[in-house]
Amino acid sequence: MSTLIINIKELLQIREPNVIKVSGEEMKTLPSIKNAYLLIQDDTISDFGPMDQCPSLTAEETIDATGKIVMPTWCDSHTHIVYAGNREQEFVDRINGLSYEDIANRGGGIVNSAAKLQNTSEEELYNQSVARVKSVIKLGTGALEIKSGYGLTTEAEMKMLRVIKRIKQEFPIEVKATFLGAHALPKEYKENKEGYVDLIINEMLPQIAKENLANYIDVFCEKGYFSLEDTERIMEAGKKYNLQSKIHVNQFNAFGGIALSVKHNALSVDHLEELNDDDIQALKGSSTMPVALPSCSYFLSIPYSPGRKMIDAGLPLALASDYNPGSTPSGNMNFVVSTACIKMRLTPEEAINAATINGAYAMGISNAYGSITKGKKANLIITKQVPSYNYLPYSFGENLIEKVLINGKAVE
Ligand SMILES: N=CN[C@@H](CCC(=O)O)C(=O)O
Ligand SMILES: [Zn+2]
Repeated sequence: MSTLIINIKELLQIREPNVIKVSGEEMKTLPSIKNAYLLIQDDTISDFGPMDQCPSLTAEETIDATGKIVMPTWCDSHTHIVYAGNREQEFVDRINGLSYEDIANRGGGIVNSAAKLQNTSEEELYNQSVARVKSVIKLGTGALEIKSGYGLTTEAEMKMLRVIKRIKQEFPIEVKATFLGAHALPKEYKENKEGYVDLIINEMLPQIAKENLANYIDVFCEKGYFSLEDTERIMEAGKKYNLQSKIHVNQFNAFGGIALSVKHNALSVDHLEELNDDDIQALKGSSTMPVALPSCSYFLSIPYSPGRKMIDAGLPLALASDYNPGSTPSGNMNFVVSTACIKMRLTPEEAINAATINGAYAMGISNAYGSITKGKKANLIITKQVPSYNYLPYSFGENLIEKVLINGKAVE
């Protein structure tokens, strides 16, 4: 099957195959071709260039993209999209004055979602999650990392990871699974955190590894959740099963989790709403991708990650949605990109780089996703007619996506 897209107003994010992430100054540039064509063979980008060099071939399908932007789909490297029910009551409680921390201390928060998930069948959990996955694909997401962490028992964590596996098998988008057993302390372990970390290491991890249910391992490294020592134990245990880490860190407090994650060669450190100069120093020259989650800051009214400062310090930055029922009940990456521009002062070029090639890096897939490169997967967004790509983050809240192609095929 071949598809030829012609008269593209601007083809965005064209990269050589060796570019797997962009950092600092490089993020200011979004290489593009104006008035372009792009050819897809089966599921792969096979050729592209300026219209005046468009080969005279007859493709099985031709799409006229006059006035429209074509770009890679979003790579959302941090989600908790598999969950049961919702936490709309906590949303109202926060409006009425309770903080995220108050709610967690009252037995709400993550353990509230865990109770719901434990009482939901695997089939029902799959059905609820699939509805969200379908909706984010329509919003332009073509690669998705999904975490466990609302199970908090061996059985329920396995249930979540099996649902993620099924999504991986049944959807054409790229899916990576992350084991986040250390998301919160279950009530039964309230006075025995070490016992729960032992359970994660000695029971959950071996079973998950045996069934090959996870690609990465994560810990919520935060005061009141898991300490540096807990995080280090879990990262080291993950390494024994070849699970590289992606760590929730610096959401509410900065206390050395970033340096620890870098020391253990984490693929990414995520959240970073509270970031100090030592954290920035620790990230410099490392292979660990910092990931900001601006929709979470928006929804919880907490500080935005200092993305401007990180990029100005020469660091790379990725943007992800954090789609979850408690802190971010939205997986809309278009909103994430707009919010990063509006609230974190990223330029549109920086924000688009952060949500495509750098997002792909933060989930270990930038060899095949995240840019317009010959041989990469034909996962593409075709926008509606727009004045320029700046208009995409500018016109926040408006759906400017006309068509999404995944593996070369239009999403219905
Ligand atoms: N901070 C930790 N985990 C999720 C929120 C979990 C929840 O509130 O359910 C996050 O990334 O924001
Ligand atoms: Zn998260």
